Amino acid sequence: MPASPIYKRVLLKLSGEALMGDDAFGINRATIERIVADIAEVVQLGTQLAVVIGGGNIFRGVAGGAAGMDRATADYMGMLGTMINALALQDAMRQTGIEARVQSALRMDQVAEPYIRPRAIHHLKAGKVVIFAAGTGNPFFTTDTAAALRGAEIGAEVVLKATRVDGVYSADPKRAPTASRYAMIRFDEAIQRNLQVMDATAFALCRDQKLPVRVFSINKTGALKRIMDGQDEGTLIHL
Ligand SMILES: Nc1ncnc2c1ncn2[C@@H]1O[C@H](COP(=O)(O)OP(=O)(O)OP(=O)(O)O)[C@@H](O)[C@H]1O
Ligand SMILES: O=c1ccn([C@@H]2O[C@H](COP(=O)(O)O)[C@@H](O)[C@H]2O)c(=O)[nH]1
Repeated sequence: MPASPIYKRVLLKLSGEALMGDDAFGINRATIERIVADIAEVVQLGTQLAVVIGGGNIFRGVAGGAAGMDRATADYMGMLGTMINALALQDAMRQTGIEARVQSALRMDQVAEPYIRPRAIHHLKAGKVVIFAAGTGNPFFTTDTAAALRGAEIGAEVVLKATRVDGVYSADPKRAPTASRYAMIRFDEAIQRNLQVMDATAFALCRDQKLPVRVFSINKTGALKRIMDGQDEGTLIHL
């Protein structure tokens, strides 16, 4: 008999760049299948799982064209990019036998349900994964902030930020190879130190809503399950 998961309802923030694998941009099939296999493990435990998907992998492919554009227009392009990822993720989940619904913060009625909070909660209670697309629906925000917002709205116990780094470091580990990883850090310290792993708006919203965040590497197979088992994985950001 498997141990019961430590969380009943979680918000998983999946970085768009995580879907690229080793490619320069876009969606790497093997990578998305591996991520979905990890997700399937925790869904099978009975955890209610909602996902906010990023768009960095799509936006990177159009970044040249977006250079010099009006910021709000470029942001809407970014939000549309998250919808591409959401549909790919939903399809990969369906192929694994996971039932998933995409809800979009921007109206796209032919493609996905609009975001309706009670409906999202209804899906979660029915054991479906809900994928939130199009971020907050507003320019000048990020999908990290969308994760904080939706996480608070659905009453998630934690935001799990799955990314390409294995936690929060004293400086960006891509630029500072000697940076050290925190096992735990308070929101106030992360904001004060301007740690860029999440944007300050997302940090502040999670702090104000008393919603802890765990940053972990999506490239470590089984990490999501280990978090559900209560094992130490990545970095916990707390009050
Ligand atoms: N102090 C830090 N600790 C850890 N990572 C950091 C830190 N500062 C900056 N980073 C960077 O933050 C990034 C984590 O964000 P992530 O890759 O999830 O991007 P995102 O903007 O949230 O998602 P997307 O790929 O969808 O745009 C890592 O690539 C890492 O290099
Ligand atoms: O609420 C939001 C969320 C996202 N955007 C735009 O989309 C891209 C991609 O999102 P990431 O969080 O970087 O994955 C982002 O750069 C913004 O341009 C947005 O405007 N509003």
